[in-house]
Amino acid sequence: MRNKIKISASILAANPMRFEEEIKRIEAAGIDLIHIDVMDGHFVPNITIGPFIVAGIRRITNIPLDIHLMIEHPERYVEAFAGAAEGNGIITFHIETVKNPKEIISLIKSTGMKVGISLNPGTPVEMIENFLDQVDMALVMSVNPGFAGQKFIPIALPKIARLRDKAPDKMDIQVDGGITPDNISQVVKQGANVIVAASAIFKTSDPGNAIKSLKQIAEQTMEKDAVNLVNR
Ligand SMILES: O=C(CO)[C@@H](O)[C@H](O)COP(=O)(O)O
Repeated sequence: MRNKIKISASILAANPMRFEEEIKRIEAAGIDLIHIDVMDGHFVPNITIGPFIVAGIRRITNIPLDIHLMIEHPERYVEAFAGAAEGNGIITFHIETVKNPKEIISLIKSTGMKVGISLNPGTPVEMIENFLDQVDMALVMSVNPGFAGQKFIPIALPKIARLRDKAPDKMDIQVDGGITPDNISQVVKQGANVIVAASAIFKTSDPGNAIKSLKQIAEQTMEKDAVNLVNR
């Protein structure tokens, strides 16, 4: 039995002057997670959100925060982000940014947050395989991180499939970058169950409806897959 589908709305494509309104709107639509892209201008060519804004977001919602650290030296900021999220959510670090993954995994766990491990499109899955039994989620990037609105890179598909094969059943597999109603079925078929979307939610005229239809397509795909497996 696979983990259920969760949609994680990336506020990178939301209107930053209206975070409260945007967040209330996706909350009303039943969003599962709020994805927060933290970028430092070093690991990725963009600078975004720090703990101060995350604390502000936490004041307006109780939805779990899905904090994606695209920063060098992520261990230096774990406690600040966990505190800002009030321990409710998950912190994901990039394997490319740490020398000792076990250390940061324990550090994140000690804050009460769940732990995610991520890899860029150019990084092989083998780099994270030894840590899968220690984390709650693996995040496969399907764009080179830095910006919303990029095109999905299909190299993510075999990586998701390999992770689904190697990972413990209860581990979530997240995919992030270029997800649309047209390709969400492909990533779910390969084994992803936590789907990040920014443009496909916030760049539409009705973000609430966009969330519901992404979730519906993903859930129907997962159900069909389960039926196919039984009938095989
Ligand atoms: O981490 C990132 C980009 O680096 C993502 O979370 C983007 O925010 C996804 O944006 P879309 O591709 O869905 O527009």
